[in-house]
Amino acid sequence: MDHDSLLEPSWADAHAAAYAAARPVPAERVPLVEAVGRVLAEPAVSLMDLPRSTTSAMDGWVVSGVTGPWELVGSSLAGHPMRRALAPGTAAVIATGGVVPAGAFGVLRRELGSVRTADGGAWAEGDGPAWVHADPPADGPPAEPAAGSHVRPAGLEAAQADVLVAPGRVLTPPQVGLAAMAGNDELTVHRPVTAALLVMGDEVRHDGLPGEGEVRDAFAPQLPHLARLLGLETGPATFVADTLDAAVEAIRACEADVVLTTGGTAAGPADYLHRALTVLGAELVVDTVAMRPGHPVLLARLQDGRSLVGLPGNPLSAMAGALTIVRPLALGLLGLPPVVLGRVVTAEAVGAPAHDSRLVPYVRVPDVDGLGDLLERDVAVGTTRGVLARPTAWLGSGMLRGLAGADGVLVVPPGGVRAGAVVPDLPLPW
Ligand SMILES: Nc1nc2c(c(=O)[nH]1)N[C@H]1C(S)=C(S)[C@@H](COP(=O)(O)OP(=O)(O)OC[C@H]3O[C@@H](n4cnc5c(N)ncnc54)[C@H](O)[C@@H]3O)O[C@H]1N2
Ligand code: MOO
Repeated sequence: MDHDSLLEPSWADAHAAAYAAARPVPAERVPLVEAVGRVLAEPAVSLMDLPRSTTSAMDGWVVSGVTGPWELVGSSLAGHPMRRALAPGTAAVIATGGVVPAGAFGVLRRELGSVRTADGGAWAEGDGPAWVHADPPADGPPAEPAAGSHVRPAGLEAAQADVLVAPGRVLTPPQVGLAAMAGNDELTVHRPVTAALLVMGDEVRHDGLPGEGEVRDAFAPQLPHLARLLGLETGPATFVADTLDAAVEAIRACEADVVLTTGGTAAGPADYLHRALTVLGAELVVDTVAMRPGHPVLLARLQDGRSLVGLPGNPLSAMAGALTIVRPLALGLLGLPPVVLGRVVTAEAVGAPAHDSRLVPYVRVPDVDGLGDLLERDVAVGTTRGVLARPTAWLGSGMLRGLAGADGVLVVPPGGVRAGAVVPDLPLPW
């Protein structure tokens, strides 16, 4: 074992070490349509003033001068801008998105004006000079045009070189749309992070009812999806026989950035993971964590620098290990910020070993007795008023029923907590 490895660190130290162990994967330029859902690696900047030109927000007439009528002298339509300045006392037909010419005072919406002769008579095509009149409402002076009415100045949304999206976040559809509006064709994103899944154990059955001494495999149907929820690209799990050679060969054959194994983490007669890692010359970064369940989880660095997480075989222990180690590792590799723990008020006392944290799935229940109100400034400490966390039943490390119905997971500190305590809340990734 390398002298830098953490042997049985606290839950918080293990969680932080897994994030710190990860260097973001390299970046690549991708077309915008492929950038949604990827992690931005370099700022998305505006390549121009946005909008590029001063444009109209409405259909109507752009006028020069405060009061009309204005002589109609041309038009400025989308794709056919009016290039000359508008002289005082004149107007041009303008469409939404049309360029507002120099000299403009404001835009008069078409429903608030009309085209007539200079003295207000009816005007038809071919009648000679046309004039735009503002039509005042029955009870007062014209509300439009006003200075700059319905005019979107160039650069209103962004100036050239403005940072539109900061790196280190998963790009959303509107962020990519914004990058397009600002003239970008590509963005720089981290390349995808891949994971391989190896399910170890001779006693696991893949379908049907298990026989005596067998269990149904809890991992192959869910781990690929959990990995994807954590941002990792992965295919189906591979089953590996309980022998040292099989474990070594299976790990060696993986090309993914992260290898996730299940089972074989303890020191039992059929537990080969540690020995396989020694054969492979891997370095342990975290070797067991002071938590229950999930105690034997490990994080190793393979010789070529890729990561391996050994999840315990017990189903709830494996999930505790995934939330504690795989999630922060994935966030670090993806170039994303670390997990922020929430805070909840526990409805009941929860025990924990003297030296181990306990990960306890909970359900949200209404705080009918006002237990949370007994706390000073419960809102200020980040809890949700009126909501308590009640530990689920089925907390055994070999069970999944509690987690399956849970709203979150309490990270109960060593020694446990009393009812009404504020406890860190590990949000679920699904
Ligand atoms: N003497 C000790 N024994 C154990 C210790 C210990 O400290 N000293 N730690 C216990 C803890 S805590 C855990 S957690 C488990 C970890 O076991 P392994 O990772 O070595 O896993 P296995 O021994 O292979 O299996 C444990 C358990 O999980 C079931 N299992 C395995 N794979 C699957 C699967 N794909 N689907 C469903 N269930 C699975 C397996 O049948 C066992 O019941 O070690 C304790 N022992
Ligand atoms: O720590 Mo083990 O994961 O309790 O069962």
